[in-house]
Amino acid sequence: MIKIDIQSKAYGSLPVLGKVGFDIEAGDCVAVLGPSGIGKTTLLRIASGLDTVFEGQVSRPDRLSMVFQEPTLLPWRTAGENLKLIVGLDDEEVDQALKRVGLDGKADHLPDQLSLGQRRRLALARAFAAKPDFLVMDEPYASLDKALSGEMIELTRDLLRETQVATLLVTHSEIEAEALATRVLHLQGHPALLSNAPG
Ligand SMILES: Nc1ncnc2c1ncn2[C@@H]1O[C@H](COP(=O)(O)OP(=O)(O)OP(=O)(O)O)[C@@H](O)[C@H]1O
Repeated sequence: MIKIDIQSKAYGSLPVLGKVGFDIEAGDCVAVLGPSGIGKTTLLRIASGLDTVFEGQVSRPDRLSMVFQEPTLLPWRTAGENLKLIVGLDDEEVDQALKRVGLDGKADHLPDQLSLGQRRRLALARAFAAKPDFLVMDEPYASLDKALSGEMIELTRDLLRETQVATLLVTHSEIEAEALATRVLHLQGHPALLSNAPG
């Protein structure tokens, strides 16, 4: 369904990725692990079409949702409007989507009136409400404490199981990768290549 076939990627004279290729099918969650600066975000930007300057080919469906480390919400719009305006849900669908992520009754709250954990739940609700065929997550729970990241991982795992959306997750966290991924890939070296062994 999603085919990533990168031959090489450089920023100017800095080679970042070598030959990196893998497929993601519906129901798969592929986690890419690797140290800081190895090229994880670069790979994710290429996979999602944000970066088209590379050697190789990527095929992906049009319906794509992204979840970033910082929840990207419209701060001047309520939780409900963040779902309505961006994804086009009606009132009833908004209520259901908020309930699914534990935000019942919060439709009229502005993002500022939500806790960080609640904002992340809203960002997650929005990503899934778009009914994507491809979900891309970049360090989605990096700055959260252990309890909150545990809760978010559990919620994400349930949503992935329910929707079976093909997912690419880029993370530093082995715990996140183990909990969510059906397959874990490691990037290593300069330029980076995939290896299936940790390190
Ligand atoms: N727009 C850019 N222009 C030039 N160099 C860049 C650009 N973006 C990233 N790089 C370089 O490419 C390399 C890989 O960066 P990338 O952000 O993909 O790493 P990462 O594995 O996601 O790191 P982190 O885990 O710290 O977010 C780094 O050396 C970085 O400095």
